[in-house]
Amino acid sequence: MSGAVPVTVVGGFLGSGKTTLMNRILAAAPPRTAVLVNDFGDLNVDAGLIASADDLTFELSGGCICCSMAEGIGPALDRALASGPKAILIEASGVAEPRRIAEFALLDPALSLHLVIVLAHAAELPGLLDDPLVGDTVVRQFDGADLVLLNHADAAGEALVSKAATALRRIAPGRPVVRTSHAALPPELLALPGRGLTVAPPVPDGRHEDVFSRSRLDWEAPLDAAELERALGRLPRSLLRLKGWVALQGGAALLQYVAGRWTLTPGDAPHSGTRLVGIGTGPAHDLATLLALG
Ligand SMILES: Nc1nc2c(ncn2[C@@H]2O[C@H](COP(=O)(O)OP(=O)(O)OP(=O)(O)O)[C@@H](O)[C@H]2O)c(=O)[nH]1
Repeated sequence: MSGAVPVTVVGGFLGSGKTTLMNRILAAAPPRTAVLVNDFGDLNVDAGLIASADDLTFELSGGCICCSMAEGIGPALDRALASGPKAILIEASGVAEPRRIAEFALLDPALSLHLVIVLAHAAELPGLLDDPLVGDTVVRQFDGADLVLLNHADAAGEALVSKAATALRRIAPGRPVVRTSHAALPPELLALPGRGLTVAPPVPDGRHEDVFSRSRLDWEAPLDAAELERALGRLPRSLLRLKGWVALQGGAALLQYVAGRWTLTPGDAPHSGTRLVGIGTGPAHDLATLLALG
């Protein structure tokens, strides 16, 4: 439909590089690009890290828009549309199936689906696919992809990158796969035509909340950096992602923890104290205990 607002969906498992890619796309996006950010955690860390020039960022936290939020993707898209955007860019949560989000753009005549981009973490993908708890979710995340980024290629090593590329040929057959570091996508690929996704029958399985749990830490006293790093090195594999701002004795730092690797980057936190969200499998994690606080 002419005048329909083009929608781009960015998906991929926890920590694969979606927010990093969102910022790259936004840097070259037309004015009045609305941004919709779904964070599975209770605290929307990503929305604060997205550099949107216009004040058109819509946050959806504390669940997955593709299956379990009371205010799901439909109402959120309506709110974004009401702001009169030229384009809409959606960051799916790290457990969402991007196809289910993209289908809303197919069904709403005010929207036109432009592209579904799904990222894979080159070092993590093979292990995730073998994981009985999360493997199915990860496979389905590639179902609607027009374009796949094999990201974190810098940190993975050639053997793992090749292994992940082989797996992607199986789970995302026929899709262009681009190896990237820090989601540095050649901009011309954003003009790729989509594959003409059609609406699929509903998937009969449960909600992502049945598999993934979220946890949160609010802690006021400053943390000791060395003790924090020691605790991060001992976190269980079931804690897949941990992110947010930590108050260290020397100042604030942004913690980005993905499957056993982390960075702590000093910066200006938007709040005082430590505010972290964790996402994992099984019961919610007690972050204060895991981080040896108290
Ligand atoms: N070494 C390396 N780090 C990366 C790359 N891409 C992203 N990162 C870092 O990995 C961490 C997670 O990246 P994000 O862009 O936040 O990942 P995400 O998919 O949005 O994470 P969730 O929304 O929590 O699922 C951040 O510290 C990024 O700076 C990459 O290609 N190489």
